Amino acid sequence: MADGAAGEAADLGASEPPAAVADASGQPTEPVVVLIGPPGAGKTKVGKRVARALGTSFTDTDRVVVAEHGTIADIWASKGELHFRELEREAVRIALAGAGVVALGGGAVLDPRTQADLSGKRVALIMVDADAVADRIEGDKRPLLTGGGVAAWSALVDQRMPLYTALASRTFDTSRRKMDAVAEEVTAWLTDGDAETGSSKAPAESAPAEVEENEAEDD
Ligand SMILES: Nc1ncnc2c1ncn2[C@@H]1O[C@H](COP(=O)(O)OP(=O)(O)OP(=O)(O)O)[C@@H](O)[C@H]1O
Ligand SMILES: O=C(O)C1=C[C@@H](O)[C@@H](O)[C@H](O)C1
Ligand SMILES: [Mg+2]
Repeated sequence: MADGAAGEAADLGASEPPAAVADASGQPTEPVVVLIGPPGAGKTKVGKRVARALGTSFTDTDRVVVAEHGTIADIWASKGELHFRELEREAVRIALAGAGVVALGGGAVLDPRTQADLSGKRVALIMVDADAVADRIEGDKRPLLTGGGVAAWSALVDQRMPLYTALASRTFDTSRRKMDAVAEEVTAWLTDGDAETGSSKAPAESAPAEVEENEAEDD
């Protein structure tokens, strides 16, 4: 569970992923990792890559809600945030009772039931800083950010950061790293428990934020 100090290299170095839980036949009975973090951090993009690398399934709770109920913006506009949160909670409950890689919507961790469900699981906080997120959220349709831009994003992150760090086993920063590299680090952490990879510290030679021109929306 939490080291409470995600972002501090020393503490991150000490964190090992909790052991995977499997049944008698070796089948996983919980997600291999759960990705949490603010909008635009890269949970969906990184999660897909980690699942691909591990040869397992990928579940994104935002996408589950959208597939079952329509766009988040529409749900939010027609029935309000509380209704969206209940739909989200149901998607999260089912995803966390399953296997594979699971990415949660940015605000899913606000629900105390989800906080309880995350206890003892491998939780990776996917983070980004305000400078790097600006381009990613430009013209964003996420209801909480519409019109508010980076200021709204920063206010939301300031408010949630204690919760994110308390729930996370480890933090991975996507601000100035290629997503493939971040995904490799998450995968290495899960498979090797490698303390030197998965650090939230960007390496000295870190590349500028990746521009993914030819990537499919979904990828
Ligand atoms: N390392 C990165 N470098 C550059 N752009 C990135 C990086 N990670 C994500 N992005 C871009 O940021 C946007 C948001 O990424 P993604 O949808 O994976 O975030 P998310 O954490 O799942 O957000 P949400 O909580 O809203 O679902 C995408 O347009 C993606 O291409
Ligand atoms: O941070 C949030 O509260 C949200 C993040 C997105 O992933 C969506 O779940 C929705 O836009 C709400
Ligand atoms: Mg996402």
